[in-house]
Amino acid sequence: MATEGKNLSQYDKDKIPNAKDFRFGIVVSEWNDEITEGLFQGAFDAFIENSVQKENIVRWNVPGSFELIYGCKKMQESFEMLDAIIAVGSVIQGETKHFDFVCEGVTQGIKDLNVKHDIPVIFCVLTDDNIEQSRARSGGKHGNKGTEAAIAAIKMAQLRKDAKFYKG
Ligand SMILES: Nc1c(NC[C@H](O)[C@H](O)[C@H](O)CO)[nH]c(=O)[nH]c1=O
Ligand SMILES: CC(=O)[C@@H](O)COP(=O)(O)O
Repeated sequence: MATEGKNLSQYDKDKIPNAKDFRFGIVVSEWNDEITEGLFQGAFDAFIENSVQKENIVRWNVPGSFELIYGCKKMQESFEMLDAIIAVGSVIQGETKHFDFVCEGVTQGIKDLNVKHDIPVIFCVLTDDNIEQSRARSGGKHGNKGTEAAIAAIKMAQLRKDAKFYKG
């Protein structure tokens, strides 16, 4: 289902695992900070709404979305007690093909982090044609992809916890 006609901020609290003991990292790109700050706030607020303790949320900033790869990798290495990490970015098409390479690079890089490390990294990177699309998805008419990412982070943290239980 495309985002059009869907509100990214709507979720059924009864279907969200109890997150009060989980610890999360959020790595935020400074490019298009009007958008990334909105995404961060959506994620942060969703964590608090689901009983995550403020002191259990750590935030790092990186210059741009491409640096989310290294920033998330170092967070995985530095904070082994984290249950999940969210990568927050906003990439907006410009005049050149740079958009394509940044989007592909950060997508593949974050995929690689999920394969190579045990702490899940949630992809909260908007890849939009224009800023209007970005505004609509970071607290606008389509809700907030940051909220969606926080819910995904909680669910993946629970899956990781369950997997460890079954592994023994
Ligand atoms: N144009 C956007 C960028 N470009 C910068 C890159 O992400 C990177 O920081 C640079 O190539 C140096 O390595 N980044 C975004 O996050 N959003 C954009 O729209
Ligand atoms: C995604 C980008 O790097 C892009 O916004 C940069 O703009 P331009 O392609 O006009 O240099």
